[in-house]
Amino acid sequence: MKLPFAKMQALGNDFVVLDGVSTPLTLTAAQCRKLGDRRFGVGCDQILVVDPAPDAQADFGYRIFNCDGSEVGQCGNGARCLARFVERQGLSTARAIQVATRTTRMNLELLEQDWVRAELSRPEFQPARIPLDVPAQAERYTLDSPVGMVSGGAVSVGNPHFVIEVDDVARAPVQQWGEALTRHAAFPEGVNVGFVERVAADHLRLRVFERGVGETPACGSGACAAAVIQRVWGHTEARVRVDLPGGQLRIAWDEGQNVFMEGPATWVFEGEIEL
Ligand SMILES: N[C@@H](CCC[C@H](N)C(=O)O)C(=O)O
Repeated sequence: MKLPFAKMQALGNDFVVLDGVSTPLTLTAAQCRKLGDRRFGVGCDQILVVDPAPDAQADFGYRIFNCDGSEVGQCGNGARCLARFVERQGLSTARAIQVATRTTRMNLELLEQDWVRAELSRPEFQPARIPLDVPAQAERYTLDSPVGMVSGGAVSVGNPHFVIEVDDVARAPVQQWGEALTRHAAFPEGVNVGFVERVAADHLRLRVFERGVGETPACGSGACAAAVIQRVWGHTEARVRVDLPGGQLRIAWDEGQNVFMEGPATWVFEGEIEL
């Protein structure tokens, strides 16, 4: 069977997007790995599936698979692409939709010139909700890891993130520390590892080693997590610009609030693949 797909990207974080509304779609981990394979498949960081709404509140279901085949609960850059996909495929004519993933919900709104605003739910700091296996909640956790003792903040924005502050993000040991920490025993479901440099109270630089992928040019949920943790630490204002290797996102969050993210989402090409 030939499967139609769209290839999309958001700041270079790239996706294979599939329509599971018009035709119900089940995917095995092996099929996801093939779709994600840059030599033997299409190639992407994540595979995104638009599904029928699971309840009356949502407009669509939203399934996310990393290119290693693991299913996860959040992808922020992908959510913006999903909103554009839904519009372009004629699945909805609304400018604003709500999507439900396996862990969270997001309100997505089409803006001008390929930009999309995503409203994520409130960040979760309780260790059990991240999940993070520690005796008590704290603003900073120090982990004993194969690369030594590493301190950072932990949060879930629908998926788990560990955020480490660095002086110079260009020189951060993203690959080495990312590999060591993404499967750290304290994170039973693994973790996305962010390296954040504070340029000013309204400006961050960020690189992210994504769980199930490796370093990507940009991670939307990672940018939200970094902005949230920096705000919790009292380092930043409620609105920040986050510069990632692939481009810029705008994030807004204050205590007790939902997280807002704005950034671009772009159609690259479409095609069909035999799975
Ligand atoms: N690229 C994403 C995050 C995708 C999921 C992540 N790798 C995980 O395993 O949680 C984003 O833009 O948020």
